[in-house]
Amino acid sequence: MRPAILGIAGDSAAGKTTFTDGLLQILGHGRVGQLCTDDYHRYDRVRRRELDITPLHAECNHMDILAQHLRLLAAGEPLLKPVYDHRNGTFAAPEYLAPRQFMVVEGLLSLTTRAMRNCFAVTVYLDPAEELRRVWKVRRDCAARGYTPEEVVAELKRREPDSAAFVRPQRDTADIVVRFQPVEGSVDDSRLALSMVLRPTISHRALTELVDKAAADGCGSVRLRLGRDAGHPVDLFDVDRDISREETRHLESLLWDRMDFDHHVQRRTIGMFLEGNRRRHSDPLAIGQLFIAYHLLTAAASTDR
Ligand SMILES: Nc1ncnc2c1ncn2[C@@H]1O[C@H](COP(=O)(O)OP(=O)(O)O)[C@@H](O)[C@H]1O
Ligand SMILES: O=C(COP(=O)(O)O)[C@H](O)[C@H](O)COP(=O)(O)O
Repeated sequence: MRPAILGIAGDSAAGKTTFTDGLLQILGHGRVGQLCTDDYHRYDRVRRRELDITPLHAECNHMDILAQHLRLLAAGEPLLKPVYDHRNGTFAAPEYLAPRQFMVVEGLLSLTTRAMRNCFAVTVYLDPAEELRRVWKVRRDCAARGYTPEEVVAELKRREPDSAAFVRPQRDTADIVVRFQPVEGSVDDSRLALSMVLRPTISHRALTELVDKAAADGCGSVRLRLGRDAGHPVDLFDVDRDISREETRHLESLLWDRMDFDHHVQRRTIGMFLEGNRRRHSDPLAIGQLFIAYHLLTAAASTDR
């Protein structure tokens, strides 16, 4: 069986792992496999320091082996995957990875080449406001990866040229760009606006109908409009940061209903993220996760695999 593969790219701490966690909840852990492209780093943490190279640079990653492994997965073949351990910055023993019905491939450079992108049914670029990402990066790297805030801030600065050269260009290639935006001058995670760029590379018809229905039912905080992104026509989907609980529940329930054709989908709690070691909930995150899960399910259902 050939899996339906979702490719997620975005800068460090853009929320790739957090977003993926919710997708796994929706689709069911048992039938989704995961691959993180960090495992394809060419050098460990010490060697990167010695070479003064950042993990964002294509040369710092085995891009050829990653592309080869994506092809294997897309063909339904198993592989032996390298393992990078973020807790200590070294490599562990390789792991056997067999494709499942759905696969989520996420990482800094997962959408880099056309050959890689061709392996995916749906592609997403996570593009949170930069000030938000910086806060998230400091918080996560200090809580989970043994860095001090000063080290993370210095690393962000050191990475900026590679971020511009290797990570951000992927934004223009994704079917969907997901952006979380805080209130100006604040980075309150509980009040983020969600905006999504929906490119015509995949069909958004069912979702546009759904948004129309939500609007007709009185959800004034959700909007869909035609716009342009990087000079091209796109649909722009916006959810206000002040959306009420009631509106959120209604929108979520419309999205869950749309996925009823798949009997394995479970209405679990999604939209969870870690603030340091504390688990918190985000409505815009949950809505984004439901949108993307729906796309992956319909892509899987519409393709002969
Ligand atoms: N949608 C979100 N809402 C609030 N906080 C988030 C969200 N996504 C990520 N975060 C915060 O950012 C941190 C880094 O996110 P993570 O998913 O580990 O990023 P990545 O996998 O892209 O490096 C998380 O630990 C969490 O604190
Ligand atoms: O930028 C990232 C990618 O991970 P993520 O996208 O999850 O931030 C990490 O800094 C590198 O993989 C190196 O890891 P470390 O800094 O642990 O050596």
